Amino acid sequence: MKEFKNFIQGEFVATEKQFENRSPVDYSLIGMVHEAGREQVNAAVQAAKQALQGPWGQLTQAQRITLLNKVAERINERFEEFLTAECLDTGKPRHLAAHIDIPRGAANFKAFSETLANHPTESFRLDTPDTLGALNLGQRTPKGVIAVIAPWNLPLLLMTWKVGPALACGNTVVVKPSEETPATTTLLGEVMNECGVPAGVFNVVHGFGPDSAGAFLTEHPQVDAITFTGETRTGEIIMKAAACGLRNISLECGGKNPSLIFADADIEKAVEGTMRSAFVNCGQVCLGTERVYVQRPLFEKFLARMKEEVAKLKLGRPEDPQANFGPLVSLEHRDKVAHYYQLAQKEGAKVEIGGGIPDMGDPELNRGAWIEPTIWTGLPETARVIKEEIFGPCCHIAPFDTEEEVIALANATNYGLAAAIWTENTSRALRVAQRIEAGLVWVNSWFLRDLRTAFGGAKQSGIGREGGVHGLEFYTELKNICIKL
Ligand SMILES: NC(=O)c1ccc[n+]([C@@H]2O[C@H](COP(=O)([O-])OP(=O)(O)OC[C@H]3O[C@@H](n4cnc5c(N)ncnc54)[C@H](O)[C@@H]3O)[C@@H](O)[C@H]2O)c1
Ligand SMILES: O=C/C=C/C=C(\O)C(=O)O
Repeated sequence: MKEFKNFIQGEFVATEKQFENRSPVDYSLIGMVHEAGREQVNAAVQAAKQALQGPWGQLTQAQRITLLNKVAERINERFEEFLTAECLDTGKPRHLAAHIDIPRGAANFKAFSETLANHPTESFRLDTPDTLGALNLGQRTPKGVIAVIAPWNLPLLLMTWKVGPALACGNTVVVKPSEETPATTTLLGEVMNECGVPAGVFNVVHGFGPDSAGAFLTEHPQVDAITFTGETRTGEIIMKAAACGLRNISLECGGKNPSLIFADADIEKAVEGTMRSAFVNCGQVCLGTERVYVQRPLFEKFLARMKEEVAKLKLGRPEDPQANFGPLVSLEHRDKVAHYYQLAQKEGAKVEIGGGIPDMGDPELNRGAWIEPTIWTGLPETARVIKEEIFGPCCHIAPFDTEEEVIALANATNYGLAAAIWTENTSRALRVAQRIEAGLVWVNSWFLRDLRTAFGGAKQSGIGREGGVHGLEFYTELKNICIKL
């Protein structure tokens, strides 16, 4: 049986208190996770604080970048182990994790190093009455100890998306992975040691949120800033914790993302993109589409094509090469999603396909967190299923008539993470994109990522932007040095 220990000051640390890590595929026991208490969280923060003053703080930027590139290479060398660990924890298809999660886990250590190394700081010359003037020089310094709180849906990808730029900027980190997915973050501890990243630079504490490692870490007064990905309600709690001591936060939270499909869209491209945005990773992607609006002339045809494609999805174990659809992350999350499936029917939805818990035809698999991919129609816009983030493999498809109408529908949400627009008319695409209240808008694509671009949400989907040079605002302190000449 596997054991997932905390990683503090370069060493794996066991604790008395442990919890089970179970597979969402068949509920089998994967291993035991050592839960960090206040003592271990404190030790991890102290280790991170000391490392700032120690060898890590003494390295040149070029030396740090060399080390981070080594980390990326080592993830690729141990690709199979990362892949197996990620699929055991999440149940996602191996080919999906091999295509997205693990390569991005490595890329996140490379992309930011290069961007940050090549980014200039500002300089202004100021006129003074004596005419000699003054020079202002911007200078960036690391912020200090960064707490990284990560979710379970893309565990390695979303954790390294924070750790990569944090370390590239010279900070040290304490990571709290989701209690559901401890494996790849723990494995990264081994990689850090193998690559010679100094002890204390990367630390991992395991546990839950309230009254556990998550709260102990975010409330710790010596944490200088907190970067969080997860639910909006958790983001609110973390924001309150950060208020004490006026610590900076970066929040990437939930979404209820719309897809806007115009009658002039290339229907096959729109179907392919919407299938991915609604159902990939069993619908557990923050950028995923749960509200689909289709212009009336295309509505019936689009719905019929989507149903055909959903019927072809094949549920199965991660290692089944035919399967392209895994379980939800846990039985607890399955209960939440199944509750929304029941609510949809109570609220008057027509279930076009799916709508329940499947019989997997195998007693072992039937113990797992399986759910059917589902399409609804016919709900009023006021329905909770239309308003609340479900985070499952489901979407509601509704017709619309005019551009004005669909913009209003798309924006009628408290969230503002992402949207997808499908049309062959570029000026319409640009016109609509500008009026969508979201941090990210894709046109004729979805989740097409360029790591140099700003990433983040509007409204209740988050605070701040990360990615490319935008991460600098959060991961560094910008100091102005004014020199009188
Ligand atoms: N905007 C984005 O980029 C993005 C990306 C991925 C996921 N998400 C969102 O994440 C959610 C799914 O992930 P989840 O269920 O793991 O989210 P979650 O908020 O339940 O948990 C996220 C992390 O926060 C920790 N946590 C929970 N309560 C805490 C507390 N009181 N103090 C400190 N830490 C605490 C958890 O243990 C976990 O590590 C969805 O809402 C999804 O939209 C957003
Ligand atoms: O589930 C949410 C996906 C987020 C993706 C990223 O943060 C990224 O691609 O960098």
